[in-house]
Amino acid sequence: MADSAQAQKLVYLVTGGCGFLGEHVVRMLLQREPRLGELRVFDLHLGPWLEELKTGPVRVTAIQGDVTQAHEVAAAVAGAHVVIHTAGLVDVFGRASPKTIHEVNVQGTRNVIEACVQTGTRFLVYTSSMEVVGPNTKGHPFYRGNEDTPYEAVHRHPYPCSKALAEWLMGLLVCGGLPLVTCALRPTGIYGEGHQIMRDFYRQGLRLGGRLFRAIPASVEHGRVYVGNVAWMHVLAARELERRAARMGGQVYFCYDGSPYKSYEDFNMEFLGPCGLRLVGTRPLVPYWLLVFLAALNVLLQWLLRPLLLYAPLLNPYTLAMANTTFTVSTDKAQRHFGYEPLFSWEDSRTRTILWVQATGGSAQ
Ligand SMILES: NC(=O)C1=CN([C@@H]2O[C@H](COP(=O)(O)OP(=O)(O)OC[C@H]3O[C@@H](n4cnc5c(N)ncnc54)[C@H](O)[C@@H]3O)[C@@H](O)[C@H]2O)C=CC1
Ligand SMILES: CC(C)[C@@H](O)CC[C@@H](C)[C@H]1CC[C@H]2[C@@H]3[C@H](O)CC4=CC(=O)CC[C@]4(C)[C@H]3CC[C@]12C
Repeated sequence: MADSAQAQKLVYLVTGGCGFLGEHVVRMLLQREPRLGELRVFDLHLGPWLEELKTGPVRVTAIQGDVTQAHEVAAAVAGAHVVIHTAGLVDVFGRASPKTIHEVNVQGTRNVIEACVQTGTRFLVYTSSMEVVGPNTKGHPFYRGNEDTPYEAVHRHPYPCSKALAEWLMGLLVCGGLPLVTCALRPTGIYGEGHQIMRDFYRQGLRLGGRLFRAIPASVEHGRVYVGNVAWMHVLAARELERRAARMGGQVYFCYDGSPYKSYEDFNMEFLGPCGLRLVGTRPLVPYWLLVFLAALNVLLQWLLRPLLLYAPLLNPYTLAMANTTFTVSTDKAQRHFGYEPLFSWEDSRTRTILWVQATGGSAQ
């Protein structure tokens, strides 16, 4: 790629560009990538908001497509200088089958990689996940760890397995010496405008008279990261991947910012509290064994009801284990390798998220 913004306008492709993270990546590229000539937004479900982006100086091309269909991916990738691959099936609630999760997250990623190699795209940033590392099936805590911290990454759930396999595929390319330069970014739990789980908690609290009931000990820390900073890290990594290929190629980077370490529920209350909700209990209100029983009951109900309706509550054995296991990262690898600094402070991230939650008013969209 040319090294000056005036010399050459670049074609970027964002897969999953209409998702929670993808939309922020799309908007961040339009705001902060001066070399952008064309932005292709590839997604199974295109958002109506894309239309408003087509009036700007950058050509925005909306492409409705499926990453599991190699020919659709190849057509979208052809001629792109950079691909940011965020598309994925983010399901830990039993909504999709393990087969479908694998098809989208693994085969879909393979299709993107192969399309890049076949069409000569040189730079690919992959949205991986903290889940590639953990928490593992043994519930081992990962406390303020970094990309080099030893940890037994053992998974059984289809989602973390698929993300780990997809990330492994990315690393294969660099070992093979193919012309494609890749890196993988591992966000911890992302929050911010558009986070549907946050909206679900808000709606649940409104239904319960403005109260949420503590289920997880406050001592269990969960790392969270603001969506705007995750988007910024993607944009910066994509920009620096050419200039710093030797250093960044094949590397993995946790996504991090100044968001505080708290339990999942206490962190959510940073936003839901100012929106009028109260977290009842300084310690879990029900014994852990009862939560385990209720989680297992939810799995049974999901199976029994599947012929009639999709029953996919937040509480299941996997989400309970996740919520109950400390997983926080403390690293500066992205700063050292490509100069990443969070774009949004914790205060700004918190304010933006609160305003978004308030604006949803707990409604469905
Ligand atoms: N939400 C989170 O806390 C975290 C998410 N991630 C990763 O970030 C990426 C984006 O996640 P979110 O924005 O949260 O999810 P999301 O579900 O909001 O966005 C995913 C997007 O991919 C699209 N998509 C799904 N299947 C597709 C297919 N077959 N073909 C084309 N597009 C398809 C969806 O339509 C959606 O727009 C995923 O790869 C996920 O694994 C990683 C760490 C944390
Ligand atoms: C019902 C209660 C036990 C409640 O506290 C459950 C919370 C639960 C829904 C979340 C706890 C941890 C979350 C996951 C974590 O942030 C890591 C993730 C990484 C991803 O790549 C995708 C999302 C997620 C799996 C995230 C999903 C929601 C939780 C399991």
